Amino acid sequence: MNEAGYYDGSITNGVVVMVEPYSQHKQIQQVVYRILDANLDRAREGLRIIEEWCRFGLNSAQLALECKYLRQEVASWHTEELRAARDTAGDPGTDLSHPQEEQRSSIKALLQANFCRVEEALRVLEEYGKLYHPKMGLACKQLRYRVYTLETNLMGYQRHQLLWRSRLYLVTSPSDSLLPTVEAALKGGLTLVQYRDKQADDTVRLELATKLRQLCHTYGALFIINDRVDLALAVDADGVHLGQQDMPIAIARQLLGPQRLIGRSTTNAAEMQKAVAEGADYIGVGPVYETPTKAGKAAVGLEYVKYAAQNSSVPWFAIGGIDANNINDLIDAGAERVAVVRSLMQAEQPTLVTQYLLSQLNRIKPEG
Ligand SMILES: Cc1ncc(COP(=O)(O)OP(=O)(O)O)c(N)n1
Ligand SMILES: Cc1ncsc1CCOP(=O)(O)O
Ligand SMILES: [Mg+2]
Repeated sequence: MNEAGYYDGSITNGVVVMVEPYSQHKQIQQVVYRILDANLDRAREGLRIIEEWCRFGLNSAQLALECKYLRQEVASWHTEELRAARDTAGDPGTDLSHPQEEQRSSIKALLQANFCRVEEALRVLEEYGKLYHPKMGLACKQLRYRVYTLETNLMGYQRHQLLWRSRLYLVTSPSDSLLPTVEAALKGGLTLVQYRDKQADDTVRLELATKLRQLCHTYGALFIINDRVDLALAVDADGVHLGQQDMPIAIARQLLGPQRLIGRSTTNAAEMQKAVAEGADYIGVGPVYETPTKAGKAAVGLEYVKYAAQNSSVPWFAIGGIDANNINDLIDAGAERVAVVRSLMQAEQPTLVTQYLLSQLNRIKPEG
């Protein structure tokens, strides 16, 4: 304190604060402590919510452990003096909640909201922490970057897990009842949808793909775009499906990053091996039978299905002319996953057809 009664020292060693009356300094210090205390709690709570999903939802010890380490590091900054500054009764923010917090449309939305919460809290800690301890700002910045990495890894892991679990893949065709049909199939347990429309204008594609993505994510299903990497990015889809004449996988991967899914159509062993070597996350195997949906494209037959069953190291979907009548021939040839267009898009009861196809596919023992 100087002669005029002003404090010109620091809150703690090394951190100089503006010159201000001692009593005012104490008040500000209290406010800073309360901000730090509240945000340390927020960050830890958010991490705990994410950790529970990693542990029980994804069964990922690695992701759960990273959450735990992050929580412990956040906790190491939560000193007694910060806790002592807590004044829950006097905090006008305790009753404030946004309507969006009262409801979450999906696990994805819940996770995103909590990542957001943790990242915001860490940003606050980074700034106000500089007033508390010389190392706190930098430590919280580094924690924030680790949380970003965790978010990317978790979302990617989640997508891959769901892809491996998916046995039925709906590839859509243009329809006046596109959304109700897809929703009916989702109600039947479908977990993988591709938006495919070779004719529509981009404005229509953008609108429908956005709606489909929302719908799929509400049901916890993956949403893939056919052919178009730009559209996949624009609507925040889970990935893209590329044929032999579409964009090379390497370029798509550069644009989409490591966490989104890339599928590749294949008609023979050489195309399969190339697709896998190039980093495809899954492959299409077909057309198994000739189909009006892909008129003029030669059928590959069950031989290639048998080859895929023996040789594919990534999930693969038999496609082309598959329906409730021949699904068991596919299963007998070794198919564990199938993709269909007409069987669902033209079904009178897509929910029932989905349930039937899945019931047949689920009779197969999971691998490994
Ligand atoms: C799952 C799945 N497999 C194959 C295809 C066909 O892709 P492609 O050969 O590029 O033909 P188009 O679908 O673009 O006409 C697919 N879309 N999905
Ligand atoms: C897009 C595509 N690629 C290979 S076969 C096919 C269409 C399959 O459609 P359907 O299930 O109606 O036979
Ligand atoms: Mg294509």
